[in-house]
Amino acid sequence: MTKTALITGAAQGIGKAIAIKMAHNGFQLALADLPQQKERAQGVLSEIQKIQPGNKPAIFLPVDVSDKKSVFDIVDKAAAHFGSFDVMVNNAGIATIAKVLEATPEELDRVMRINVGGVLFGTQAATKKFVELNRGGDYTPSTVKTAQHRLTGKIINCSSIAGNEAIASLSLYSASKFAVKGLTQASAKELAPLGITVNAYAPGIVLTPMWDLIDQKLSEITGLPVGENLKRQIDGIALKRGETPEDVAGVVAFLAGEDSNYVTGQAIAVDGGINYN
Ligand SMILES: NC(=O)c1ccc[n+]([C@@H]2O[C@H](COP(=O)([O-])OP(=O)(O)OC[C@H]3O[C@@H](n4cnc5c(N)ncnc54)[C@H](O)[C@@H]3O)[C@@H](O)[C@H]2O)c1
Repeated sequence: MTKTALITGAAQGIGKAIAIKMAHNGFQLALADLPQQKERAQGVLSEIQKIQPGNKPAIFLPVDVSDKKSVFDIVDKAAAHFGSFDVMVNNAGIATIAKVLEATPEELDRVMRINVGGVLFGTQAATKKFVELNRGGDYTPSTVKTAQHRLTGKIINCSSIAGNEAIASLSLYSASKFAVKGLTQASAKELAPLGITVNAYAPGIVLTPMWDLIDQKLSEITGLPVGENLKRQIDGIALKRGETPEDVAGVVAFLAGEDSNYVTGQAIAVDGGINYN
């Protein structure tokens, strides 16, 4: 049976690249993003249609991942549309530039609610669906032994290099990405008895609109010309180039596929070898 995956933040950047890669790998795809991203998402849907003309067409589902109910709704809709649900990619996230001493309660709430809340709600909604569809709603402890031999779903969360070592002026963002790793580890332990694996990917300096924004805001703080902060970050990468969304997508596809069935609770860095000095 064709597997179904839902990817949040899939209208552009890393989420889009993950969608295209997973389309090549044969997944039925639900792309979720903010309602105002509908037009961009339509473009991704058209690309997917060309890659897999034989599959049931991919769909766009508007969502705000910081809203628990809306995340449960899109998981329900994706599963109802495709008749299966197997992989949840909690990719959506935002960057905030805030020095520790200047960070506001509003910025704290916003970044935590989207970057951490989005992962939490996505994990809760996907688990509910995996159990309903793939385990027959059976939570009883007596089945735990067999569950460990039968995977029922995969959850893949987006952390960051900033979740491995915090970046100055990205205090709240870094904290949120450390939190994603914590949630990933706890979820992996709690959900293993249900046959669910939970992993994270930790991208480096990916050349998406997010870094355009970070670079611009950092230059306001550091006084360096626009582009210079990004250049300095790239100079610290062993492979000496900025990361592409496609560089990230391959690792996510591995975590979504069968070759990673015995991997859980991990945050896999895909950063070209960042030098933290
Ligand atoms: N770009 C990088 O260098 C980098 C590095 C490490 C980690 N990441 C992480 O990768 C993920 C994707 O980032 P990107 O670089 O593709 O950024 P991006 O800004 O290009 O794309 C993010 C997508 O998420 C969507 N989104 C934002 N808030 C949302 C919400 N509340 N509900 C639903 N969708 C929402 C946006 O509309 C957008 O389509 C993020 O979690 C980000 O933190 C990015």
